[in-house]
Amino acid sequence: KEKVEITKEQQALMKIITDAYNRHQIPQDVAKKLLQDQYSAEENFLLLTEMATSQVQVLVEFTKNIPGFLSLDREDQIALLKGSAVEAMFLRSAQVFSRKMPSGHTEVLEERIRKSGISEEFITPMFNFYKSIGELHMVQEEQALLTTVTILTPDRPYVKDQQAVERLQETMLDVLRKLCVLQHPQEPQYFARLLGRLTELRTLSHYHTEMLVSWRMNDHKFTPLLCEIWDV
Ligand SMILES: O=C(NC1CCCCC1)[C@H](C1CCCCC1)n1c(-c2ccc(-c3ccccc3)s2)nc2ccccc21
Repeated sequence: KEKVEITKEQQALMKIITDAYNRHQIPQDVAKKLLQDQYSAEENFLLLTEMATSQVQVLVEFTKNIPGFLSLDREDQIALLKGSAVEAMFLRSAQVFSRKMPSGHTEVLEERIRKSGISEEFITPMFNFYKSIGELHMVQEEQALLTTVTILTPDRPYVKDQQAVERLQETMLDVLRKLCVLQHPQEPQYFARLLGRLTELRTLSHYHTEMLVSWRMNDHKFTPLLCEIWDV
């Protein structure tokens, strides 16, 4: 049984990424807002666009702290951000949803999201994903590294130097793999399960345009940044 050990460099890398991930969170807590009041479909849609716009901005700031990201070709940096923004949003939403809350709060939050205006057909796959993320009980380092691995996906549209992105992603995957073994020694398959969630995440994110245009209201308004990111 080989001894898994995180090197000093990997420890430093993990600290940089986790600190940046915790630093770059959107200010107001959307879960608290949703728990406070019941909003109309229009108000919820506006809340989503506000949350999403500020989340893209903090995602850009977060990526600047990923060692090696700023050394990538500038157009590839943009392609990686554009290609991962929706997945990062659903991943963050899943983590917000799975946070430990006082008893009964998660049920209220789920109800508010079910009634927010999202079309019925997307609710089940979305909550299946949220619950599968919740079951993993990720530590914050795993959450930060999983988001980093998602951003550093080499086969996003328009990425020119895929090898450079692959090298960076492999560096992060190696740290994440060791962390999973050390954090979940009783579950050797944990790392594989974690990566399996990225497949579910990509599938869920494929529906994001339909989710938005089918929001139960007329005249969906988007910010210019979201028109860029959401293909609407
Ligand atoms: O605010 C939100 N998410 C923030 C995004 C940025 C990062 C922090 C979280 C929304 C709210 C849902 C209810 C109505 C208001 C908006 N939200 C969702 C989403 C459902 C559908 C979503 C989507 C994304 C892109 C495209 C098409 C659809 S996100 N799941 C949540 C789980 C827990 C707490 C909030 C959650």
